[in-house]
Amino acid sequence: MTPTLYRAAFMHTPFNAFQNEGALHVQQDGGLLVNGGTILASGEFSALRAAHPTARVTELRGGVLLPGFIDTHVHYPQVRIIGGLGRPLLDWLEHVTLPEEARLSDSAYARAVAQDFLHGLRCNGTTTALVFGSHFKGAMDIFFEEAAQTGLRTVAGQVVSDRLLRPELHTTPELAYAEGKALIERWHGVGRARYAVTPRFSLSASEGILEACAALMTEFPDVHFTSHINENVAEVQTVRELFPGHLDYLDTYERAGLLGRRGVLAHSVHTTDRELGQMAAHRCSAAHCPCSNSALGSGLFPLRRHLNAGVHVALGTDVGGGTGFSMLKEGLQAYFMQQLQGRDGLPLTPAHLLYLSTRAGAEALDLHDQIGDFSAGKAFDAVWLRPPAGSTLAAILNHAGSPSETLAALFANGTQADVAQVWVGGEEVYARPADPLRDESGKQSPVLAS
Ligand SMILES: O=c1[nH]c(=O)c2nc[nH]c2[nH]1
Ligand SMILES: [Zn+2]
Repeated sequence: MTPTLYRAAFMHTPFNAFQNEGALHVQQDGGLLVNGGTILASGEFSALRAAHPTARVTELRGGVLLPGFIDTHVHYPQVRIIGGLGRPLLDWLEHVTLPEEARLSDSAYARAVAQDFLHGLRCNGTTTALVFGSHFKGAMDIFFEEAAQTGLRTVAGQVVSDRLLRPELHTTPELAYAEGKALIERWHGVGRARYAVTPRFSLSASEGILEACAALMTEFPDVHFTSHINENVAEVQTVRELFPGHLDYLDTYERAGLLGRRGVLAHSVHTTDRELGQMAAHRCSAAHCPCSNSALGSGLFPLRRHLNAGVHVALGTDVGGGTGFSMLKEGLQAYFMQQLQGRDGLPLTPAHLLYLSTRAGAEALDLHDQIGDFSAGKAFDAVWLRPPAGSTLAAILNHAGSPSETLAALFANGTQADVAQVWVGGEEVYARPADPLRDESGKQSPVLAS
């Protein structure tokens, strides 16, 4: 197969930006030589062109190419309820979220929601996501089928709970184990899909259901684990009352044997020092979801405390508690929330924001040998940001004085409208329609059609 040489201004963070000042790598006139979906060489365009004169050149100048975004916490059944503002977590779950999640028992509804959800990811440049699934096994089979159609990388699992939600969302430890096993055997490692064992949160889980989750992880040791932790003070207090013999929230997962290198705990806002020490000891990650934490009024994420304790942190949009799929917006909100914490906050640079929204996610998912940056040997998962002519972002980028300024401007101003093209494993998974009032299939915007 003839390799393709992508010519672009590109930036990536092949190292941890919190540990390495030189983590941001920039090529103003860069080249990425790709064959069979894998990056063979990464560097200056002219040098790569000279070394590979027969490669087919794809011109991507006039924008910025970044590694595909990696969202480490996003809920598939919640795409249609984004924007339910004005309620704290438990109230929002009861009145906004759970009624919608119950609708996914209907297969046709679940398929339409899966399509909306996956479209939201890819048109925002997200190429890999750790997806909180549905409570219904049928809706998960549908999700994995639809994800395979789009070509996105997904790590996803059926959500399990057996108390305090609503009866139609409850399962039993036996059924949770049986359905989880069937889903893992059917989907884990098939194409670009992976499985994550997913108890919703300890508030809605008996010890029995956490044990069923642990049994799956013992039987299938390379699957992932994800759940929520320490998001909201009322939630934390309820978990304390429900598990009186446990040390704290983390202990409910820890004693069940659920924590490990492939564990991702969402939120972690009200986490104690003991919990941070144990999260680091188990090498699990925190998914920081700043838009959700702001929208639900959950609190200010203590980033500095996590990093000082040695806990790895990545970013999640937490759709639909969060406000959309854009990892650019999520990075900006993460920056804002550190700014608001004064001396306790950690001032985030553009390199930090790029790292958090790409490579840090790959590390959280233990996939950093395959994705997360543009080093040779990685998959060509990429997002080409090219603001429309006449947009404010185009004006800013035309006058940016340095790559770091360019990156800051992308996080501060970039939106879905700036995403021109997206690839996963060298395959195009999204191209911006020429007419912004029509989607990729030519269908007109429903606001105008009605
Ligand atoms: O932000 C959140 N979204 C949810 O859907 C959820 N469920 C439990 N805890 C949660 N937190
Ligand atoms: Zn969540």
